[in-house]
Formats: sequence, structure tokens, C-alpha cells
Amino acid sequence: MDSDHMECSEDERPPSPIKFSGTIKGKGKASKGFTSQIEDNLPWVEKYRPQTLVELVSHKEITSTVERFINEGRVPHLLFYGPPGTGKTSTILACARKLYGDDWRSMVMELNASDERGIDVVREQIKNYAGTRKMFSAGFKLIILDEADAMTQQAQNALRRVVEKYTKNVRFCIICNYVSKIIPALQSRCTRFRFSPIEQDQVKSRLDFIIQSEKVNITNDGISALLKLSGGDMRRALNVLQACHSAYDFINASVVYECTGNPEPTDVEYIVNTMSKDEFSLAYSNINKMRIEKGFALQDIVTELFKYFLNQHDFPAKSRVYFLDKLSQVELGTGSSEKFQLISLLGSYKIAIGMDGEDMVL
Ligand SMILES: Nc1ncnc2c1ncn2[C@@H]1O[C@H](COP(=O)(O)OP(=O)(O)OP(=O)(O)O)[C@@H](O)[C@H]1O
Repeated sequence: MDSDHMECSEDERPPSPIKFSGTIKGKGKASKGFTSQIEDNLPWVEKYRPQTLVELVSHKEITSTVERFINEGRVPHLLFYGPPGTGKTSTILACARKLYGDDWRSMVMELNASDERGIDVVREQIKNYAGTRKMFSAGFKLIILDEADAMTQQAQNALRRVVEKYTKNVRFCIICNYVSKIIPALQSRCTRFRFSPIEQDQVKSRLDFIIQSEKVNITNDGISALLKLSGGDMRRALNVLQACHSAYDFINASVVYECTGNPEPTDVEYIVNTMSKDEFSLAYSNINKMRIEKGFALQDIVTELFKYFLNQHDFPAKSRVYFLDKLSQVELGTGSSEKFQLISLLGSYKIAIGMDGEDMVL
């Protein structure tokens, strides 16, 4: 069965002004016991990683299919793909717990395929691990191969033979963001499951639970901003929430935007205003000044403008299509000078609003 659910989308996030270190301290919890203190210091993504398939708030069709494989004792090699933070690793770890119970760690080997030591080391580890045969309740061991899309074609070809050779006593779960980077021969040996960005209401239900458990003081508009910025990436939602909670006693939308370094809706309005009303060089210096003062990456401005104009139905359709196209070109050009990109963005906007002629239907 092939459960394809979405296209992978690139997700390059800007550096956040308040960096999430993973060692954020709990607030006012010094009197707690040692175990609680360790728990308090855990990143929430780990503290609240679902332990069972039922606890996963999304992709129920995937979890129920995999659960059926486990119950029927017919687990195939698996290929989980999709954008970051959508529960691929959490799902396979929950499967491991279901398969092996409390002893799951001794039955599972987790490898990062992008490991700098290269495929030879990875292959050697797999061989050593897969080659040792034991009797287990499930009858096979599990090897989780994360970030498999970072492997070269050559390495993937080598892996193909390893998968074949040890199928008797090992199941592989290959995890990646971009399935197109996995060679067809490896794909065809696996049952593929596509993890789409998590629905907003599902992210919200998990956030609500954690907000209550951690007694986070957050407004509704703060939660909405979190949902909007996370774009279906649960890891990002939890990391930003924890970073905000550790830095502020009270969280609203502004705090969330400040924490992530993303432009607020009022900033976007300001940018659109100056682009529309001011002449080229003044608009350029206004946006540049704001960008430097507020520490925005140009890519974030581009992303926000893209979302803004996508829904700007008052804007003539022809101009809108032209500008959206130019925005995506600027986005693709990330890495070149931000100054030139901003000039190009502004120039495209001026051309777009100067466009006459018949309108198009979008
Ligand atoms: N469906 C879900 N239900 C509840 N929490 C989730 C879910 N998916 C993800 N999370 C939370 O987000 C964190 C990151 O998820 P996970 O590591 O499973 O993502 P991933 O898809 O493997 O990401 P990547 O591709 O970056 O490795 C988890 O630790 C968990 O806290």
C-alpha cells in the first residue's frame, strides 16, 4: 500500500534572535526532585514526544495502517517522507515500543544517514547489527535510517543490497524529507508513507495540552501566531513556544514574532505601504532600515509578502501574478546579496503596479 499524502516542501528557517538551545531552564522549580528537574530541563519536543501511536495527534490513516502491519506480524520495510517536524521519527519510535515493549532500545538501531563518517561506517554498523541473530518476540530487529536523502546514489545502491541481504531478521525504516532523492530501487523495496504538514487544529490540540501542563501564560492571538508561523511543523511550534516561555512571563502575538524574528502583520503593512506610496530610493531605504533595526532576514520578508499578495484580491490579477512570480525568483535567489535582492523585489513591485491592460482571472 502506498500512502502518499503531500508534496515535500523546502523549509529553511531563519535564525531566531532568541536561540533555542535545548537546555532551557524551568521557571521557579528549584524545590523539585532530581528527576523532575531533569524533566524540566528537557526540550519540550523530547519531553512531549508521543510514546504511543494513539498519542500522535495526526496522520491517523498512517498510524492505523502501520498498527495493522504490527498486529498481523507483517511489517514491511518502511519509507517515511515529508517535511520536518511532522512526526516521522515519533511514529517509528512509537511503533518500536509497540513491537518490543520496554526492551525496545535493544532491538532498535538508529542511524543518521548524513553521518559525516560516510556510508562505509554506516554499512559496517548495519552489517554488524543485522548479522547478529537472536530470537525475539517480533522476529526481527529494526533499523531506523534517518536523513536518507542525504546519501549519495552510490551509497543508496550499496544500501539496497544490505536491505536485501538482511531482510530475514531486520526491518528498515528509511526516513527523509525528499522522496525524490531516494533511488527507485530502494523506494520499491519499501512501503511508502507521506507525512503532510500537521493540520492547524491538530497542532493546536497538542499545544493546548502542553500550555496547560507547563502553565504557559499565552493569549489566543499568541497561539494563532504560533500556528501560523509553524506551518504544520510541530517541532517548530513547540520550540518557539518553549523559547517564548523561557524568555517572557506573558506571551502574545508580538512576543511570538519577536522570538522568531518574523515580520508582524503590521510590519508587512508598513512595507507594502512604503513600496506603494514612496518613490523607489525612499522605499528602499525605509525597508532596509526596518530590516536592520528589527533583524529581519530578507527571506522572511519575501515569504510574508508572498502570503500577503496571494490573498490580495483587490490587487489587479495580472500585476499580482507578475509580482508573485518575481517574488519566487527572489526567493530562489537566496544566497546572493540581500541588497540586490531587495532592489529587484522593489523594482518588480513598481513594474507590477504600473501594469495596465486587461485583467486575468486567477
Ligand atoms: N503527530 C504528532 N503528535 C504529537 N506530537 C508530534 C507529532 N508529530 C511531531 N510531534 C512533536 O514534534 C517533535 C518532532 O517530531 P518528529 O521528530 O517525529 O518529526 P520528524 O517528522 O521526524 O522530523 P524530521 O524530518 O525533522 O526528522 C516530536 O518530538 C513531538 O514532540
